[in-house]
Amino acid sequence: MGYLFCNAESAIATCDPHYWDLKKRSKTLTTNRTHIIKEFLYTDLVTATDSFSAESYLGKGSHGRVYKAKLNGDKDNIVVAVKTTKLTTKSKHSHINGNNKNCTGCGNCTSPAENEIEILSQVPNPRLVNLIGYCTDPNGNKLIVVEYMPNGSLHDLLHSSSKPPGWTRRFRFALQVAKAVRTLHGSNPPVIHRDIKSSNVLIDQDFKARLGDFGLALRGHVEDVRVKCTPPAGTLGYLDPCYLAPEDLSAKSDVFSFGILLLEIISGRNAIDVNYSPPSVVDWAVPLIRKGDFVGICDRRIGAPSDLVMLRQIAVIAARCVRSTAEKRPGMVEVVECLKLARKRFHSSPIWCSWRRRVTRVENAQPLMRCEDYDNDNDYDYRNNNYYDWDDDEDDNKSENVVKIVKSGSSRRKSKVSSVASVEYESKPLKKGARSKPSKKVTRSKTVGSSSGFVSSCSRMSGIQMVTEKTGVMKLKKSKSMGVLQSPNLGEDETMIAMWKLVIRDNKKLEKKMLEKPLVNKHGWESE
Ligand SMILES: Nc1ncnc2c1ncn2[C@@H]1O[C@H](COP(=O)(O)OP(=O)(O)OP(=O)(O)O)[C@@H](O)[C@H]1O
Repeated sequence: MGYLFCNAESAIATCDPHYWDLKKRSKTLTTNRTHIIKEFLYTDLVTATDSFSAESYLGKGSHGRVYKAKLNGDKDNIVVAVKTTKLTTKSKHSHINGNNKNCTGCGNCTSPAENEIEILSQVPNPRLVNLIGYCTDPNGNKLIVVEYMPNGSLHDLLHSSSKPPGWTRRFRFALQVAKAVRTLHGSNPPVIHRDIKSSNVLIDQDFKARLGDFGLALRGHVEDVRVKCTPPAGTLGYLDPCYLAPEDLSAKSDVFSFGILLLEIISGRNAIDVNYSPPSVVDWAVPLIRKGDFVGICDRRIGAPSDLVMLRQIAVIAARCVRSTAEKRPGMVEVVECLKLARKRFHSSPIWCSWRRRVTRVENAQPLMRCEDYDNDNDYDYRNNNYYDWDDDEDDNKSENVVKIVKSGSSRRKSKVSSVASVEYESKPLKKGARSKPSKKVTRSKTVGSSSGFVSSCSRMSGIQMVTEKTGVMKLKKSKSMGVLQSPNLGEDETMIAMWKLVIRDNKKLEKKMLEKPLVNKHGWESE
């Protein structure tokens, strides 16, 4: 097999310019394209993985084990992931007219490792887990060297993490994966991944989601021999039910798998989970979505997001992706647009804007509150001390960028603030001109974590209530001039919380109006 496409160097350079240094140490393959992938010496990879030691072991997939490796660059150690694979017997099969010479490399003639090398070398992209190089071990097995993703897989984050990600981060991951798939489908010839699932979405050092594992991917047009001859493959639970024979394959199969991933992101449920009835996430979620019960499909560990309209938009696009008729599913361009629209809504929602204004104002102040108690929306970037934006890619530079919260504070962990809260927190004194007293405990409504519950609890009140340790329940008045809640007995931080509650209440009317819009006709549910 010839690795004709050697395209990885720009990707490598994007990720780490030090990869250039490796050129001197390894055999380099170049083509008329601009990128280079490297053929490493096996001994180099043995050294880099400490002889494939247990300490370097990252995980195991269906094709082999994955190890963390430190390659010696000229300036620094470069951390990569090395995927080991077993030599698979290539079946000698005949194609049309029994002429195997015509084979341009179908799935049966190419091992998953070779396939991954071949495809990844042609479509380097910052949204993908890019190829750095490869190697052949003494037994003829291929080893693939790819970018190291230090924050594990989306599957682990969703299903094994003690603190599951919050809505902002979930939706951001969804948009990033959607863009990755859109890029693949939009390349020429298109690439169909065929194995989109949460364990193949890895999280990079900037907490961005990247699509990896191209062992099953196919590059070519549907009429190409390779695509036509490769038998269906994928992962149970994510596999398109329309994809029963090679000729059934289309980009819409990836759309189906992406829809499952989206439902998984929203619900925190595995694609197939026998603890539920029905076990399939589609059979469980789609009827609820059709009924308009969007809150019912939300991950119970984090409750519904504050913005139900945004939730509805994302749930509906997920349901459209998993429609049983492939032609009725949207393309990935449309999926990305829908998710972007939801993001815009999120950024322009009164809740987010008022919170952001507030955040900007206190940027240089000490943390207002002990946030780990206050918040269950894990969207805070602890390393950089700021909030994650949904996606700060170049093509989205109109969107709001990272919002700084605080620069100082006893710990970054403690400066985490977010929009969903359901538990008790403790306020902290402000640095300058602060009116709040230290360590005043404020108990928030238990219903705040779920928007629907919170809104309804607000609507039952004639005013806004706050419970404080000293004063008990306190009624607040809305200031006509400022449009915020003020009370002479309250500190600035308490006023902020109350103001925030009021904004949510004001937003209720808009949400209600939007949710009343029927799904039928608009999305064509009845026609399926
Ligand atoms: N580039 C990487 N950086 C860091 N960890 C990785 C990387 N690639 C894979 N891993 C880890 O190694 C494990 C195995 O990954 P692999 O892609 O081989 O299998 P999988 O996707 O879990 O399953 P399957 O092979 O069935 O698709 C995963 O748990 C993943 O977290």
